[in-house]
Order: sequence, then C-alpha cells, then structure tokens
Amino acid sequence: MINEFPQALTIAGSDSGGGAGMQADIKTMQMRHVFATNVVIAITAQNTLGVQDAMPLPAKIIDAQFDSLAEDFKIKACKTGMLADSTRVECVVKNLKKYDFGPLVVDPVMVAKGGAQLLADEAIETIIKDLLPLATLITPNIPEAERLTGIRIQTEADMIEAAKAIQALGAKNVLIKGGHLEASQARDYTLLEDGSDFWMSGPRFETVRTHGTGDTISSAIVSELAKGANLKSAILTGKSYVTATIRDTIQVGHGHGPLNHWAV
Ligand SMILES: Nc1ncnc2c1ncn2[C@@H]1O[C@H](COP(=O)(O)OP(=O)(O)OP(=O)(O)O)[C@@H](O)[C@H]1O
Ligand SMILES: Cc1ncc(CO)c(N)n1
Repeated sequence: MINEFPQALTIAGSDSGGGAGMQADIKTMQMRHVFATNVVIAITAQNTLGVQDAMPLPAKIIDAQFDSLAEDFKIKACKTGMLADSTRVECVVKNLKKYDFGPLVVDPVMVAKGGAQLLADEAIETIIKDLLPLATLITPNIPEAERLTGIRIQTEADMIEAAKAIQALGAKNVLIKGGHLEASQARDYTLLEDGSDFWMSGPRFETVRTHGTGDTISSAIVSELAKGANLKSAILTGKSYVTATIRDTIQVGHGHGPLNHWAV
C-alpha cells in the first residue's frame, strides 16, 4: 500500500490579514510538515487592528468543498474554527457525519482579539448539542469556556471546574487555554476522556503580537494527530510550537501582530 503524505483539514473562516483563522491553520500545518486542505465557512476583511467586515458563505458551496475533499484526499485529522452561525454549524455537522476525516479538534471560536463577534450567540447551543459530541478535543479559551459553562473563570481551580463541566456537556477531551488569565506563566489545562489531567506551563511573553495563538495551537495539535501521534503528545507538541511562535516575534502590521510560524 502507498504510504500517503499526512493530510489535514481546517474548516474555518478566512483572515485577509493572514495571521489568524484559516491562514494561521494552513501556515501551521505547512510548518508542521502536514499537507493542509481547507473548507472556507466565512470570509473576513480583517487586519491586525480588527475585523472590518465578514460574510458567511452559502451552505451549498460549503457542501461542495466537503464533497471535493472527500472525493480525492485521505484526510487524517481535522479542525473547526470560525463557524459564523447555526446554519453553518449544522452544515458542518452534516458533512462531518457523512465523511470520515479522522479525529476532530473543535476550536469554538466566538470573538476575535479586537472584540468582533465571529459566532452568532444563537449558534453556541448548536455547537454544544450537535458539534461537541463529534469532537475528539475541544480547545476553548477562558471567555469561550465561560460562555459554554456559565462558570466565571478567575483561577486555575475555576479552569478545572469548567473543564469538568464541558466534559459533562458531552466533550471527550477538553483543553482550556489560559492565555487570557492574568498570570506570570501561560498555563493551559487538559482533562482527558479517562479522567486523567495535566497542566502545561510556558513563559508569558509581554507582547501584543498574539493574533492567532488559539488557531495555531489547535492546528499544531491537528497536524500531530494527522501524523499519528497520540492525543497527549499532540497537545504537548502544540503548546511548545505556539510558545515558540509567540517568542520569536516578527514585525508585521500596526496592532495585534501575527505570530512567527517559522519558529521552532
Ligand atoms: N502572551 C503569551 N505568552 C505566552 N503564551 C501565550 C501568551 N498568550 C497566549 N499564550 C498561549 O497561547 C495559546 C493560546 O491561548 P489563548 O488563550 O491566547 O487562545 P485564544 O484566545 O483562542 O487565541 P486567539 O483568539 O488569538 O486565536 C495557549 O497555549 C496560551 O497559553
Ligand atoms: C477568521 C478568524 N478566525 C479565528 C479568529 C480568532 O483568532 C480570527 N481572528 N479570525
């Protein structure tokens, strides 16, 4: 049998600024030596200063992208990012049930760094009810974990409680990213399906160049899964990659600058 090159899929929104969303995913997958494919859910007019406009795509062309990929590629792992609204969430769920693209990482993107809403409020319920049960891993940041659970997260104990609550909603494995917590270290918490858990700590860099950190860690995890890594080692590799991309800053744009995806 031919041993095909590892292929992964990002189902997300496009960031014209190239630092977050689908572009961060593709850059990460490329740097992690995985062939990146994509299903575009929405187009955003965006830069490092904010999101200026956004337009979700019709379900028909989203379906067609899934069909095209399923016909030709051997996708070994996939992720979702910006899904816009419940119509698109349902469309993605339908396609993920129809086709096998391997383990699914759900990054429940809700709000961009500048405050722009990337997911309609009404879609949160649809994500919980229909998408969460399909996910191998869900990777909320602190505000997203708060929205999913209703728990106010101010401490690491709160992160643990929220992860348990998200698991109770039907998620198998939960990674809560601690980037938004005020602390000297950037600490993330993972609760696995078997009840075991672990913390990951990295230095917290004093920088505004953090556009796309969440997309980058989740697509680095997907890349490792596509190469056949187990979930825990994929998460550990994802954390060390995102830390390096924040550490080795590049000067691009005038606001929340993008990461350095060339970092190792
Ligand atoms: N200033 C920082 N220094 C080091 N690590 C950071 C920093 N900010 C975030 N991280 C790390 O980056 C990863 C992503 O976390 P974060 O909470 O920022 O995700 P996010 O809010 O979903 O990102 P985004 O919305 O920009 O895609 C985590 O591993 C987190 O610990
Ligand atoms: C399209 C898109 N997806 C995700 C994020 C969150 O980083 C963003 N800013 N833009």
